[in-house]
Amino acid sequence: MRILLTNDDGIYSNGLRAAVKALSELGEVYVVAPLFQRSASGRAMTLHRPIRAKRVDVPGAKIAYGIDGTPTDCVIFAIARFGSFGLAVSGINLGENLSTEITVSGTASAAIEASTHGIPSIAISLEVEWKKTLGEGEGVDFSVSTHFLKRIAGALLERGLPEGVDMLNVNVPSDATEETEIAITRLARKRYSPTVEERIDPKGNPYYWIVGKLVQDFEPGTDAYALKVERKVSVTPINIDMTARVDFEELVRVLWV
Ligand SMILES: Nc1nc2c(ncn2[C@@H]2O[C@H](COP(=O)(O)O)[C@@H](O)[C@H]2O)c(=O)[nH]1
Repeated sequence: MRILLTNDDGIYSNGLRAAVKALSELGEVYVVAPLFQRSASGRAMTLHRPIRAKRVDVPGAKIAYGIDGTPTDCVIFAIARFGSFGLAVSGINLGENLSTEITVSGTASAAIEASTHGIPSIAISLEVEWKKTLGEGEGVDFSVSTHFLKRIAGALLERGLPEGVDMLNVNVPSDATEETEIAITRLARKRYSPTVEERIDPKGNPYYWIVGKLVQDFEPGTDAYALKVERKVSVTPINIDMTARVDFEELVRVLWV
């Protein structure tokens, strides 16, 4: 079975190398991942300049390419270059990816891209302290998240995803053990209230940072509640059909009356 592996922390991330270890016991792992950190790149696609690809040595992978593009570019490149896959995995990400804001996440967006090509997909993220989210995972223990990745990926390869589920968004608590319970959850509405902070540069001109204040109220049944309150492994089934479930007649009345 051929498995596509990408991420958004970059091909040199220890989280990706831990994922290779888990997945190589399940099939042939094809790695196509960004050459550089692409956190919060969402589903950006590089359409207005060429992208470059270079072979990279990733132990345990059948083949590995580093791309000077986004996680979504990597998925497109992999499918164009190697054909389809039995499973696509994005991660193991440094930092959780919760709520409807997974559309900000390069990790989750790569898995969503793969699922639009009909490939069952998993995005997996490990809760780590904020300062560890932008490195290559130095000193981070991926052993438990590797255990859950292998368990969930093995289940999907054996039994497939249920009808109507295109992707699983998995979040592992930083203090999880192999015995930690899995909770099937829905996406929380929000995790951040982003705003802008103004600074002044040495020439006296203003510049701005987008900063996100964390939303701390957690609703039971959501991914944020399972991870942050119950300290469980959160598995959220994602359907990429974003059409709202609404009485269309009602919408017609809203729009035309
Ligand atoms: N909507 C916002 N999301 C934010 C903010 N600050 C951080 N984030 C989260 O970052 C991750 C990036 O995911 P990755 O997989 O690309 O590393 C994502 O989960 C976002 O929720 C913020 O201010 N606003």
